[in-house]
Amino acid sequence: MSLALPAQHIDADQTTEVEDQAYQEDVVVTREANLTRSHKNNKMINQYEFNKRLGKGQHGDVTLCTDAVTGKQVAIKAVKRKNPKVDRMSHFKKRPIPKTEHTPVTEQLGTTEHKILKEIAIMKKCRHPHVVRLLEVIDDRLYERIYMVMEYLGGGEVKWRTEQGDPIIRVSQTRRICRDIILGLDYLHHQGIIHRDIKPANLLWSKDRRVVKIADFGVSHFSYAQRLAALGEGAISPSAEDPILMDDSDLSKFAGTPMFLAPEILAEPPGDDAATNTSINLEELADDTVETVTLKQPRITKAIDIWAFGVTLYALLFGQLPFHGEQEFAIYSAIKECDWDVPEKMGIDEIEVGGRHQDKPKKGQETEGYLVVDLLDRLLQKDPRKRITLEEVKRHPWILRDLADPELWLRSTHIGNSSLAPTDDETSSALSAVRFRWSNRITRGLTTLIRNVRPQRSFRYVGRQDRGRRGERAPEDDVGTRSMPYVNLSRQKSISIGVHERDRHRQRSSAHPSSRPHQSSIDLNASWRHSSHHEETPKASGSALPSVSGSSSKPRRGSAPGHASSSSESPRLSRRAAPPHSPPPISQASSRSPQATSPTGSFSPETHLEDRSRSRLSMFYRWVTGSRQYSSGPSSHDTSTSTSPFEASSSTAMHPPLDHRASSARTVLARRSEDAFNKVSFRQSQSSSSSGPLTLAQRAASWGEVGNYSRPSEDMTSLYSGERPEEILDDDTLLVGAGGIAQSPVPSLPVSAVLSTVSSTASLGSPALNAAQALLQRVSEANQVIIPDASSRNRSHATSPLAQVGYSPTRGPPSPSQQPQYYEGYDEDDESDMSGNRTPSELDYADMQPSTSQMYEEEDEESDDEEGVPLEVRTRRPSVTVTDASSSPPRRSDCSYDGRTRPTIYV
Ligand SMILES: Nc1ncnc2c1ncn2[C@@H]1O[C@H](COP(=O)(O)OP(=O)(O)OP(=O)(O)O)[C@@H](O)[C@H]1O
Repeated sequence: MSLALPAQHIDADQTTEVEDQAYQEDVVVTREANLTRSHKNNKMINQYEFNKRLGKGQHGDVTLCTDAVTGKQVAIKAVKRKNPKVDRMSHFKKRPIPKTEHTPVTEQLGTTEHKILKEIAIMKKCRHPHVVRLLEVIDDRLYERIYMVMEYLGGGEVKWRTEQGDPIIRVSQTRRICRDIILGLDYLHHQGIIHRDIKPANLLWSKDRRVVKIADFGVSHFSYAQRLAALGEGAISPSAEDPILMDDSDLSKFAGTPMFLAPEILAEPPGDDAATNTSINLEELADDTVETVTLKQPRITKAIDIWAFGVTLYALLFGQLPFHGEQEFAIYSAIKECDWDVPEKMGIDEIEVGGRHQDKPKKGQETEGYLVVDLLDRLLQKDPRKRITLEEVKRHPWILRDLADPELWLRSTHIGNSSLAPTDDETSSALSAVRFRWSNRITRGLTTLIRNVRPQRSFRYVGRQDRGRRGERAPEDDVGTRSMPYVNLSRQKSISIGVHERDRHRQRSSAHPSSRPHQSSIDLNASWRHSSHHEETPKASGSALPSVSGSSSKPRRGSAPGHASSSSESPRLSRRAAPPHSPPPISQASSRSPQATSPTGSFSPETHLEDRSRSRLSMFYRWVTGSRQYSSGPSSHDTSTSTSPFEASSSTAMHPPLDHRASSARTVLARRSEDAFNKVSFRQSQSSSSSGPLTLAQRAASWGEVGNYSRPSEDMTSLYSGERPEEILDDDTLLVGAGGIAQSPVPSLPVSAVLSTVSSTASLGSPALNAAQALLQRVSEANQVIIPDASSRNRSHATSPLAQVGYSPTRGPPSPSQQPQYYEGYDEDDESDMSGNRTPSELDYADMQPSTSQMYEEEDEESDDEEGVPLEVRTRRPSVTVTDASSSPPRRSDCSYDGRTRPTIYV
């Protein structure tokens, strides 16, 4: 059988400037999702037309889409922000049992939302030709969906065996895939990212099958300790008490795919005491840091990716896996205790291996089989401290075997000596969940209040652009990639470290600039550009991907076709207990030499702190005095092409002009998808009038508020946010648990929420209290003019502020421009037909045109199932309203205020 993949061969020259440019671009965060239909009647989100489903992940589908503006294909992963049922179940499950040994398992890695945000945060950090690129994130807050727009890898997953369990690719092709993985992994590790789920199913071919990229960061982990250690000697030397190391506590969680799990993950988790006292050598994290510290974590490091890479290499070469077992337990004990063996032949070209243990040949006479086994031996070292490092893997003779100029390849792909220019990744975050910009004390008070009420909302994210707008670099705000200190995952005690530890650390940082986290990062762009371009011209290049029957219909991603989940041991292998093995060093494996480089950047913690509090206090002052400095709208200066917003903000924090510039940049960036959508809408329908960013009225329409919409107060938003452009409602301003009350016009402002805010901040000092009381006064005045009509009361059950806004419950099919969100079910679970052919029931639904209240009622009923997570019920959208005393009794999560008595929050 002559199966051969097209050779993966790229010339250095083939890396075009366009591609380089693509990797320089920022990930765009778009906060509007306009749902329409294309002229082919396919579903569209903004400018992206959905074509066909590529696959289904744990949290949602991945769909092939076309960018109607550029015509490019992208892959969009649509996920729900929250999945209370899954989250609730995860509390009860000690360890989710996977369906097959290829199904990833996770253990208490946080809520669905946390996992998604973490995946996004990690992907946002990655710009590398061997890592799948995240292009845009569309945050649809109305339906609590997140759309991750990624580059499309048209070649699909790397297949590794036929139905019969034979290898499917040639050895030389395996080597090229390995080189790509090594470079991608090397980059990730230098970024502080441990992938944790390396396996063939997470390696995607480009459409031309020249490049393999690492995908799926669903269980990946970001480690500050690793990142700092990777920066070299000039970087920070983490101390034992440094809270940044707390991040690595997440590593102790059980995550990955069973057959690819490293032995150290499978070791018995230490008890609390043991975990606390576990002493690890940071040499495990980076080779040039040797400080021994005490950490709350088991010995799990980036070495787990190297192990998984070893299993992947084995799979690609032999079409089978090195460790087997009838059951999960047997697999795990094999991984921990058994040695592996090798078949006689490897690759589809059936190259002789020569056995598991071979005599060492003379130098220069090593066979391919000998070198492969030697490399596998080092990769599959059960002791992570003895396991080969990536730098050594890169220099292994089997990896370099067919390169025309190995030294050139090594030099051009070395990332240790890259400059340490700060990147936006250092301080980027995924999406905003809670945004509040009053003084620290008020924020803390509210955070505590909200945390008690709803743990999920305590996840605090501050967008990069917003930070840029404030002119700040806020290291401590980068909680997007942190796992424990700031995120209440499962109501654990450890969350209490969130505020106090952080503040303490901030003070320490001020006192000791050397211990500042987040200051620098590696600009790796230069080093990887030629990463895979120095290969020799391959030998016979295959023509097409072999068609392997059954390979496309596996039950679960990663599952081997035709391979039973509890596969028995291969007849070609014998198994014996693993001998204590300490292989001699390979002569060619040269020393690693990461260059010590000092972090750069002009960020000053003192300035930062001072400016931060000043901005918050001055915000109150501006509001009280009626100053509108922040409302002057974005400047026309276009910084959207800046690769790093901090270029504008790092040097002169909080300088007003830069504030505006950053604000402008954010506006432009955040609206790119909308603008594109509007362009498409214009093209598709000349009647479409939208040609720019959504106005407040348009936004209201998207919420169902059609007609009689007024724009009564921008000041209120200004009060919350401290700044907002003129034209665009800043939807990032205040989402304190109640789902965005600042987005509502004044008449629907939740008085009781404000009152409760006042009462909760009463102890925080007079400026805050005065401002809050002034707000209350203003809101009370505004609400006096509101006379809710009976129909709206009846309709709303007083749960939706939208009920107070006059709108026509139109019957009959609406135009997409009127109410795009109603136009279809908008539920990924229902999106069985991505081409847009709606089922009769969907048509019925669209034709029925439920009112906003009805829609909410339906969703409320849905929410009522979720009693175990009470705060899921109301807080995901504006759910507070003003009712009169005679209206129906308040429901569980309503806020009501009768104008006389004290406000009460029902939760
Ligand atoms: N950028 C992409 N280009 C092409 N196909 C993709 C892309 N990203 C994912 N896919 C495909 O979509 C399918 C689902 O991807 P996803 O990452 O969600 O799967 P998963 O690993 O099972 O997810 P999860 O780990 O969240 O459960 C996979 O089969 C994958 O091959």
